Amino acid sequence: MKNHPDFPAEEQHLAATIQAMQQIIKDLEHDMDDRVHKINQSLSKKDEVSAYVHSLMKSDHAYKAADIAKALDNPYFGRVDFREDGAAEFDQYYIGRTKVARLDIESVKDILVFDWRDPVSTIFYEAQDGRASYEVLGRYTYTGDVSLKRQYKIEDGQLISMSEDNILSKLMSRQQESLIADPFLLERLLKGAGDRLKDIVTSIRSEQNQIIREPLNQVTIIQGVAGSGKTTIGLHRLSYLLYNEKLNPARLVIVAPSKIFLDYISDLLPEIDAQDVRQTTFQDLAAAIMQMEPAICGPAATAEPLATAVRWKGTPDFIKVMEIFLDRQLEKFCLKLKEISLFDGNLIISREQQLEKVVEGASIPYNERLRSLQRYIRFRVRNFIEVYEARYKRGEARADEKTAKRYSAEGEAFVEKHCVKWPFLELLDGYTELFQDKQAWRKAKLHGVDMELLQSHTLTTLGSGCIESQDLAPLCYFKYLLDGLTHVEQFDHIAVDEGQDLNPLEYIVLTRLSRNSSFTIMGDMSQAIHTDRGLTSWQALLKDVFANAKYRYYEVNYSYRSAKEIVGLFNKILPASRSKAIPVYEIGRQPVIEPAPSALDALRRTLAVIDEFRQLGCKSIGILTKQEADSLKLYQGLQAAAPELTQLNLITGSALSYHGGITVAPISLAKGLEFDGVIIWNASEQKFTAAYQDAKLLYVAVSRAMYYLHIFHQGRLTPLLG
Ligand SMILES: Nc1ncnc2c1ncn2[C@@H]1O[C@H](COP(=O)(O)OP(=O)(O)OP(=O)(O)O)[C@@H](O)[C@H]1O
Repeated sequence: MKNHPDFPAEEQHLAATIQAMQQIIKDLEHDMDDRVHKINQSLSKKDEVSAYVHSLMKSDHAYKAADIAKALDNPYFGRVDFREDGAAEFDQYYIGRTKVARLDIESVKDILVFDWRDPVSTIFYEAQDGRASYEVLGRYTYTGDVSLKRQYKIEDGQLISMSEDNILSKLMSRQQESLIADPFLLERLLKGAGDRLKDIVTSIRSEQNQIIREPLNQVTIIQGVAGSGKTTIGLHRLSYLLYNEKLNPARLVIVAPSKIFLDYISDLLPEIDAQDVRQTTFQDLAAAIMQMEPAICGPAATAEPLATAVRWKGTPDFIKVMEIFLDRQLEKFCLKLKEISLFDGNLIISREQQLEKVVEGASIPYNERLRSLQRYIRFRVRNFIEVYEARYKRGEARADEKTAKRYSAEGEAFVEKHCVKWPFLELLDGYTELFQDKQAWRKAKLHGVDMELLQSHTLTTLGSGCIESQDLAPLCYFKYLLDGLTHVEQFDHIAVDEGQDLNPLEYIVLTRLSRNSSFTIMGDMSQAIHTDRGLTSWQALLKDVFANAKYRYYEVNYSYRSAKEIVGLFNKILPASRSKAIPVYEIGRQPVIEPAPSALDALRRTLAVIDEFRQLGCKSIGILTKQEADSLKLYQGLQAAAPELTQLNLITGSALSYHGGITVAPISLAKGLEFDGVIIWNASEQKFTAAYQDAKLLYVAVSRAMYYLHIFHQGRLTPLLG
């Protein structure tokens, strides 16, 4: 919109801002030189505190100058005009990726650009009906009128275009806001899927902004349809928390489903200043807790009733069994405790004194209780010897050197031998014993699980030297009960992506690593495609794990990823009871469903569709199969049939990074990713029955596509698409 009457004024404002920024950089550089001088002066006066303060200021200013220099090409992307209630005039707030402020801030006018995470920026994202408010430090609320919201496209320091929401006049005409009418959002959505997830700082929607700015110390759950921006919002929320709560990034962690997914989000993190946040999978976290690299067994049991029994290991009921088992161990140990009499009966440690040490304290880990008694006994023995030696050295009549030596030898021999047979438990041995303790399982009075089957199955797998993935959370919790978790870090905030795929016990383990039940959990129950793990519902999670925590639950239904034509198709796949996605843009081309008489034919046609997609401008293409074995076969087939095909990649379970280009992948491993165009290799009725489990898988596959979708079926088409 170059012919806007304000365009020249905005051009002038931009030029003036850039000039002011250059001046601020100069001022900062000048101040840094000055600080070097002051550091030297302070050091020469041996005033190390002042030297330290100056050096902190110097490095802070160096960062600031670098940030502002980086923003010179594109200092801001939005403006909002706000008048606080009671104030006479509207103030203009320019919003950018980095705050730009003069060195001495005397009034709000000295802040040339506000950071998108600043409290006031919320007005830019949320102003829709002429009124807005923002909160500072969760205590002060400022409310007022908004007259204007403008968005700018700036490149190389030049204003290219601007678009505007004249809110008051819009209100008057009672025009409904249409998402598609936002040209900046549309432009952003039509950019296509790159190799990695992108930031959305310039186009955060109002409902997303609210989630991003939720308070720190609560459980925030984001349930959203495919492509609704859950991952993106969750990561922007981390950036917001880091900036506003001044958290140490090492104390924030993202728990994601796979290494490939972590790689996929890796470009977004530096864009939003969250590059130092810890990123991990539950398996890696478990390895750190268990202090070992567990060997995970092959594919999970799928046949009933074993599958149900194995899945049960992820329920909180298992904790009951562990606690009963350890109580029984402790009870047996206590029953065997005897009075200790040493040094000719001169030192007595009574049974009661020992018992007290074992049972005191409510949440002391099992091994620590034994260690505490061990330390107590050793202390009493060594203390007796020391006191006796001191007495004989002082020349007391009833103490002599010979006896002191005898006592010392007796004491050391006792200390060495006494605890050798104590039942300290190592993690894996203890876990095995737990499954052998039939009485503990009986005492737990469990329902709905075939205990004997579970015990014999687990003892067999443990005996063969591997651990089922369902054993990881119980082992972590068992470690917590045995030794505590002081050897692993505690986090100020934990973000879980694909949260529907973690089971309740995995969440309970995470709560033991959280300082204050501060979580952001993103997920979609309609994408719960793993039969062997995961949640049954968000309600169950809240009841079983976060019953005492403060929480906020959000549902997001706009799908920003896929064009209307694709959203229309994936909405049909799920049962009517599931939330439907609402599209925000259309592309003007329907998905194609095409029969392929044979695999060879499908391969030939796939190559033609790849070609077509490329001509349509697709940079990333996903070719998705139901099973991993099909992906491998297809990948080899494509390589053989078209050796000239560039950028062809296969994703397997062990993949560490995502390369973009043409990706062949099983649907389960493509979850979370997106592609400009998607080819579904075989959506036959044989592969995808009408069962809910298959519907979820197909829903995931279809919703990976942004613009173009081509579905082949060898044999009759799945009823899910019929
Ligand atoms: N406000 C927005 N402006 C522009 N793009 C957006 C916005 N919100 C989300 N998107 C885009 O929508 C796409 C989907 O986002 P994301 O992958 O975070 O969704 P998701 O809900 O985690 O998806 P899924 O569960 O299907 O994996 C991304 O390309 C993201 O950049």
